[in-house]
Amino acid sequence: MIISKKHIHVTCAIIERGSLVLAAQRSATMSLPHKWEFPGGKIDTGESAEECLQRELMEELNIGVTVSRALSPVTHGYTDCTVTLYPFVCTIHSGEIILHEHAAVVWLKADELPTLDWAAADVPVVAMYLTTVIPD
Ligand SMILES: Nc1nc2c([nH]c(=O)n2[C@@H]2O[C@H](COP(=O)(O)OP(=O)(O)OP(=O)(O)O)[C@@H](O)[C@H]2O)c(=O)[nH]1
Repeated sequence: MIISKKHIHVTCAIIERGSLVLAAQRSATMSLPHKWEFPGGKIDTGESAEECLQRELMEELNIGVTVSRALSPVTHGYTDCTVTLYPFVCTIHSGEIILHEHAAVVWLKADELPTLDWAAADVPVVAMYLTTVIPD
């Protein structure tokens, strides 16, 4: 019998502040513990990707964002599921960051992003993002 892996669709926010970019570390109790990611989450039924992004960022970090552009979706096959990430480049327009789920956040220069231990699905997202930013 062939059992197909679950395929989930996940938005994520590449949040810029000047020349810095926010990365978030998953907590010990989340799946992919301690890995770094761009905050976001699963798209609910009937919800647009941008609605999902706003909902997840408010739930996870207490912030509202303005989307400046979307990057191409990236699909990655984990052992137990397949994830398609829908990345949006954003800036914060409201709220102060409060960590409701993540262990930590850091603001890094774009060229420092590859030094983190990213969730595997994010590695090509980071690489793609870096091709779109002008170095300092
Ligand atoms: N938010 C987010 N999720 C990501 C990224 N990269 C990546 O592989 N994922 C995976 O996408 C899935 C959805 O994330 P989520 O934040 O909604 O997960 P969740 O808490 O609802 O469920 P969970 O119990 O599986 O962690 C997770 O399995 C997460 O590991 C990313 O950059 N951002």
